[in-house]
This record gives sequence, structure tokens and C-alpha cells, in this order.
Amino acid sequence: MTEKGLLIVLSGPSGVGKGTVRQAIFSRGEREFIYSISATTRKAREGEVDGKDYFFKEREEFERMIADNELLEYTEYVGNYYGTPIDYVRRTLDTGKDIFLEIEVQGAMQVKERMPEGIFIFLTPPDMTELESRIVNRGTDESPIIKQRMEKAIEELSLMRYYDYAVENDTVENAVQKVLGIIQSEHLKVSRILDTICADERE
Ligand SMILES: Nc1ncnc2c1ncn2[C@@H]1O[C@H](COP(=O)(O)OP(=O)(O)OP(=O)(O)O)[C@@H](O)[C@H]1O
Ligand SMILES: Nc1nc2c(ncn2[C@@H]2O[C@H](COP(=O)(O)O)[C@@H](O)[C@H]2O)c(=O)[nH]1
Repeated sequence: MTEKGLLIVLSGPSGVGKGTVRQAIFSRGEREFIYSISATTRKAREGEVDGKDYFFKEREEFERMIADNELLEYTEYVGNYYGTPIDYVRRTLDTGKDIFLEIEVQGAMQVKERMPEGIFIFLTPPDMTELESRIVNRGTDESPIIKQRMEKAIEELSLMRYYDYAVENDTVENAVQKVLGIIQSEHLKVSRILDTICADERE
């Protein structure tokens, strides 16, 4: 029996380090992971590439994608739409590869409804002062947006209890090790279940 890939949802407040941790995990090369590229109506930041970091869309195009059921989940976050194209997620899982969704909590809860077999990991900051410094030092957002992202962060942290795992991103290395450990143990669980099913079928 071929093992399907794992759907891994990595959430956490803006600036906590989801992208940094995910990139470090991918570059480790311990397993083959696929990144789910989201669609958004947010304008591209300097250095962001359409089709690599996001699929950058106009609002009308995004709303057409919603109407045509092309999204696994979507939300409006600080004035812009963000959503996960469903086709790519399905096709990746069918090939047996793991797919990473790096999304905020409202979207993650929609995924949990539709694909409860996913692994839901919430990345936490050491504290709120450190979170704010990370967003400020990243230098990508103006101060009114930073304020809105910090307000959202409090709301998001209150939903952490709906996740399977919480991982503190104190250092990138620690967070990477913990997330990789979780994925490893989830794969082991699936393999054991498949072994049991195969043994039952042989009897
Ligand atoms: N463990 C860490 N210690 C210190 N700085 C960190 C750590 N992890 C990430 N950072 C820094 O924090 C900033 C925000 O990280 P990143 O962009 O990865 O966050 P994010 O959660 O993906 O944000 P968003 O959700 O807004 O896309 C970056 O400048 C990154 O270099
Ligand atoms: N629900 C979704 N949230 C998403 C998706 N793609 C990204 N995000 C999250 O939005 C915020 C803001 O992102 P930024 O790139 O503007 O800093 C952050 O928490 C992202 O993780 C998505 O497809 N769906």
C-alpha cells in the first residue's frame, strides 16, 4: 500500500518565524517537502517573486477563485485575501510527498474541518516583545500594519489550543529540530498503522 504524504500546517502569529523555520527545514534535505504556494491580494514585497512566494492576485481574480471552489481555505487578514489553492495540495499528497501550508489560524481551522488527518503545528514566540522586534527588524511593514499584526497575534495565540503541537521558536535550530521530530514521529505512526493493515490482510 502506498503511503500518502502528510499535510503539515504551520501556523503562528505574523513575524514568529514560520517562513524562516520552514526554509531551514527544507534546506536540511532530510525528507522531500513541498511548499504550498498561497494566493494573495497583498502587494508583493521587495524581493518576492510571483509563483514562488505567492500567486499575487487582484481582488476580482481572488473572488473568482473563491466562487469556483479553487481554494482549500481562505481568509481576509489585515485588509487582504490569502488562500490555499486546493488542486496542488491534493496532487502533491497523491504522489506521497509531504506538503507544508504556512497559514494563519482562521485558514488553519478551515483546513482542520476539511482535512482533519493533517498535522497542525503552532509556532510561538518567546514573548510578545520579541515578536514585535522580529516584525520591526524584518523591515517589511509600516507601523500601522505592525500594530494590526500585533493585535491579530493576541487573537491567534488564543486559538493555539486547537493545534496538535505547539513549538516555541526561541532559536531557529531548536524549532527546526522539534518540528522535524514531530514529522518523523507522525510518519512512524502512519507506517505502523499500514503495517498492521497489511498483516491483517495477509491473515
Ligand atoms: N528564532 C529566531 N530568532 C530571531 N529572529 C528570528 C527567529 N526566527 C525568525 N526570525 C526573524 O524574524 C523575522 C520574521 O520571520 P519570518 O518572516 O520567517 O516570520 P513569519 O512568521 O513567516 O512571518 P509572516 O507570517 O508575516 O510571513 C525575520 O526577520 C527572521 O529573520
Ligand atoms: N489563511 C491563510 N493565511 C495565509 C496564507 N498564506 C499566508 N498566510 C498568512 O497570512 C499572514 C500574513 O502573511 P504575510 O506574507 O503578508 O506576512 C501570515 O500569518 C501568513 O502565514 C494562506 O494561504 N491562507
